[in-house]
Amino acid sequence: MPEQITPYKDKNATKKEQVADMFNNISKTYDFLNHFMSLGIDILWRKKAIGELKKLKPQLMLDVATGTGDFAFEAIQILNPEKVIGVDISQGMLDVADEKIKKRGLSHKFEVRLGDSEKLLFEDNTFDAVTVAFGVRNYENLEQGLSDMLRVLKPGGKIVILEFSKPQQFPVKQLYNFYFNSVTPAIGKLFSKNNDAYKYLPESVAAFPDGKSFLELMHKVGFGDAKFQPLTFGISSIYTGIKSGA
Ligand SMILES: C[S@@+](CC[C@H](N)C(=O)[O-])C[C@H]1O[C@@H](n2cnc3c(N)ncnc32)[C@H](O)[C@@H]1O
Repeated sequence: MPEQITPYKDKNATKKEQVADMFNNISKTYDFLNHFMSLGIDILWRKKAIGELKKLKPQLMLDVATGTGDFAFEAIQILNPEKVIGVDISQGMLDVADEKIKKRGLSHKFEVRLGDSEKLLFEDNTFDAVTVAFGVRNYENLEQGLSDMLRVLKPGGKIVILEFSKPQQFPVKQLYNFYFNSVTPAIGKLFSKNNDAYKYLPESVAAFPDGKSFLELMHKVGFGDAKFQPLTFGISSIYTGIKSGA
């Protein structure tokens, strides 16, 4: 079992408790810092990832680790499904999502609930598509989280996962390491007053099994046709998989 990377190094709290705590602490500045630190590129990554579902035209969707809802909002805009349910373990992040849902008049289409990705409170075979952006890296038990997302997908349904990965090529790798290890923690500390959260970001990305290792895990839990696509020199990647048996 790989070492658990946690935000606060507090031996008494589980990774899940610490992650929920951290996102509750940064929820108010999360959206601004996300777009600022990624120079807006995260918006393009989200659009591209959601584009993977255009052919399927899903009607009932689950956005896991929905946070402040940006991946789900993108899905609504691009795919116009009947309904998206977002779940997250951080009530602070969901409160921000709720405000945005009301402001955009989308309460009939997008609903958020407090919930754990590793123990989803839905019946088997419920959703046409499941999405997760920048969430799986934070799971306490990644394999359990992937299995449970597979469980709630309908046969023939598709999962789309967007997550940071590690660029391998010179000089992107070196620039990326400098930016992620030195620049983002400093900006994060300045704006969110949270020193640990933006140190956890590069540490958790470094420890995350990306690329082929992640595909192996998807195959292991039972996803079919698992594929990945690196974005922007491998800074992020899109992973897709199908629940077979349709
Ligand atoms: C980096 S944010 C991403 C939010 C959103 N998906 C986005 O694209 O902006 C990660 C989110 O994952 C949530 N999270 C982490 N572990 C979780 C778990 N086990 N179950 C549900 N949500 C989880 C956190 O609370 C946080 O809101």
